[in-house]
Amino acid sequence: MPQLAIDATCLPQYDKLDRPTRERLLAATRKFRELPLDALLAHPDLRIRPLTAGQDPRIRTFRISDTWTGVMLAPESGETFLLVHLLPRDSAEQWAGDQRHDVNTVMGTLERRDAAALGRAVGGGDEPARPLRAAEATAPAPVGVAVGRAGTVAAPQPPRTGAALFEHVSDRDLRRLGIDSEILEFCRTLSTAEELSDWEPALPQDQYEVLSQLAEGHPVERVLREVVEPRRPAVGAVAADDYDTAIRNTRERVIVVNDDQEIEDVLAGEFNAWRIYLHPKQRDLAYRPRFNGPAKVSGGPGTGKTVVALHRVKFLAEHLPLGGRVLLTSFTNALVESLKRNLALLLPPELIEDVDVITADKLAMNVVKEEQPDVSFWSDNDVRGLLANIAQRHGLPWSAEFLFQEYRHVVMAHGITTVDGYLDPDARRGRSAALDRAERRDVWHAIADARVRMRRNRRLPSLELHAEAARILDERPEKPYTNVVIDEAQDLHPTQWRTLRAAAAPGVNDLFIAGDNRQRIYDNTVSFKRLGIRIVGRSYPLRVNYRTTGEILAWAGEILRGQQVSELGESVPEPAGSTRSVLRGSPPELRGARDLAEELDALAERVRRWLAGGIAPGDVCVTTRTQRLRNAVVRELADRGVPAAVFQANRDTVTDASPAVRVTTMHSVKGLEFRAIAVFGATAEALPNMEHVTGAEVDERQHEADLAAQRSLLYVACTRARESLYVSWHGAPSPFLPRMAAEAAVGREAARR
Ligand SMILES: Nc1ncnc2c1ncn2[C@@H]1O[C@H](COP(=O)(O)OP(=O)(O)OP(=O)(O)O)[C@@H](O)[C@H]1O
Repeated sequence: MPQLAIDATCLPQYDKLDRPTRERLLAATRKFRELPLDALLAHPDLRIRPLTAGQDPRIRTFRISDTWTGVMLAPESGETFLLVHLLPRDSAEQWAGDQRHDVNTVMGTLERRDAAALGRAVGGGDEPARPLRAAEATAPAPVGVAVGRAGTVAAPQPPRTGAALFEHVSDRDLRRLGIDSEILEFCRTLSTAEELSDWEPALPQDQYEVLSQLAEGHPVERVLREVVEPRRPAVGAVAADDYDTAIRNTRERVIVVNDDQEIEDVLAGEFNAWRIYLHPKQRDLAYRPRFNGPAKVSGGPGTGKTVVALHRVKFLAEHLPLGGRVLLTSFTNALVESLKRNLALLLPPELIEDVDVITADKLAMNVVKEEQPDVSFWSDNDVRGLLANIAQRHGLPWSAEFLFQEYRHVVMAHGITTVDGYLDPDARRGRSAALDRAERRDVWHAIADARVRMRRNRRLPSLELHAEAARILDERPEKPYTNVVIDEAQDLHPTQWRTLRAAAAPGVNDLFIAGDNRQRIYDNTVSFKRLGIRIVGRSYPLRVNYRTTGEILAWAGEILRGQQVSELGESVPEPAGSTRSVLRGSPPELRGARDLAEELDALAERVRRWLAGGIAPGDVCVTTRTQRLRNAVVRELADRGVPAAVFQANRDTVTDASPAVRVTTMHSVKGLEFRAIAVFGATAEALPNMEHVTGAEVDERQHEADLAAQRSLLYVACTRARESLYVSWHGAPSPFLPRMAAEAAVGREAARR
């Protein structure tokens, strides 16, 4: 019986189909499993046809509806059909005619190339060959998913200019890395990394990855180890004509569904692609049997860190010793809820029972309550109030905020418990406000007094709970967890790290840490070394973005331009490297308005266009800097006839079928994603919001750190968008907005008036 596999790069196209077309596509896939091959090929509705002219004799098109066509690969070697694209009827033949699929015999994978464009480039032809991206600039926007690259904060270094891009790599090495003759000839014509990236949509996917790694300056052996070897089948090789095996071995892109129901689930989006296919690097990290200590996965937004963390939990849960438990933790309740939901999709219930998914704060509270059942939670503002009180009583000259910052960033961050510890010259390293010895004593006594009172009253803020929890866990010979997996690690305070470190015995597979310092929106800086978390040699970057289009990612990267991004848990800068996006689309839309009313009108109009374009209301999210503005936007959108509702990440889930556009704060969209994001109110007063920035007079460095956190907040909000990003403001735009673009938008706006 024939079988249909799905090339997952076509899944985002499915989002663009209207409901009747989706149903027709599902009906078509059903025929693939119900009908014998002869009947299928002759089916009058499906109209499976070879191309009249084209690069690949194995490509067939089939009819989904009057306006939509499916493109598939029908290898002669078996009955596995591979659905490769969904396209409007009038562009399907053209696209399909240009493509060719080949088995990469070195990696054992199936790759697709734009054979027509490459043929023109290497074989000559009447038309001069143009890089694909240049061609796209004049052609209508591509309908499908193409593969693209986006710059990150640190723009990729062009390895060499003037010379041939790959002159440092021999033909023999290129062949060992799976580069075939046509691509070998082609890559010898390139001289810059930018040219290579322009050609990406035309190049076979795995070979492009090899070439881009080489272009970044990685040595051949490393590329072999990191790109080629993980793709190879576990046993044997794949012959050039064995398409069936190659399809099955292309786990990164191809979903081969064995169960009938699964195809429908995949297409209906209930079976998220990430559950099935991981990039070989993601798979290697998630399923590696043994890390000899803490391991760290970093990478820009949307690179699948959470996905890897979830798969790691699966691996660890499957290999637990008797009585063992896994902790999966993230920064907020909302993120934990989202992890729980996704874990339930990935793990069978019997394995879920062995996993706790809770925040670090909840863990600390649970541990402390075992010894002090009457302890209750205090907010940071309560602590500020107490410090203000103490300062006033003792006539101290410092503000409550200053004392709180000393408490948080010095005393608690370094785990200082004695006056001598605080007087140590190293203790306040990094603080810019100077204190002489006598002043330090006064500050210490104020903080110590507050801590004694909090403990006496059994009211503990998060920082104290963690200090207690870490102490209790350190004293226990038996740790509560065998393995700890930490997501969104960039925002944790050192006290939280101490609890997590103490929750599992040091050793093999003890901590698995995922995070991205670009997205740090709280002011915590952490040194793993000081916390006894030894990562050396077990730090792995991810570099493929699966969420956001290259256009949006590149623009958002500009928000952080010039900002020093340090490596997670280290004070050294993050190593340079580029992130490429799997998706492509339109650039972000920027809109400066004269006043709030005009900004709201423009937002309503933008949202209406998204909805009219087929994006479901629940896939649209408007973000604001404050809760007050969030509530106002909900009301104002409703007044303008756009259904909108407050979205609270810890109460609502993104999978709820919502008939309303979701409106939430920038802090609440951390870790989430939507097809369309509007960042509303990106004004100079809101970003940065100086109410949440330590005054430079309190501490210069803290002031800078707080500003950086607010900048990251805008970056986080913008990188939640999958397809469309819209940023608006009225009056002066936020200085964090990429300058050129913001000015251009304002200029355009002025010209329109
Ligand atoms: N190998 C993959 N194939 C397809 N989709 C993937 C893959 N890995 C991740 N994704 C998808 O990419 C999106 C981003 O993944 P994820 O949330 O894990 O990234 P992240 O690095 O944790 O992002 P952020 O740091 O921005 O929160 C999700 O929609 C996820 O399902």
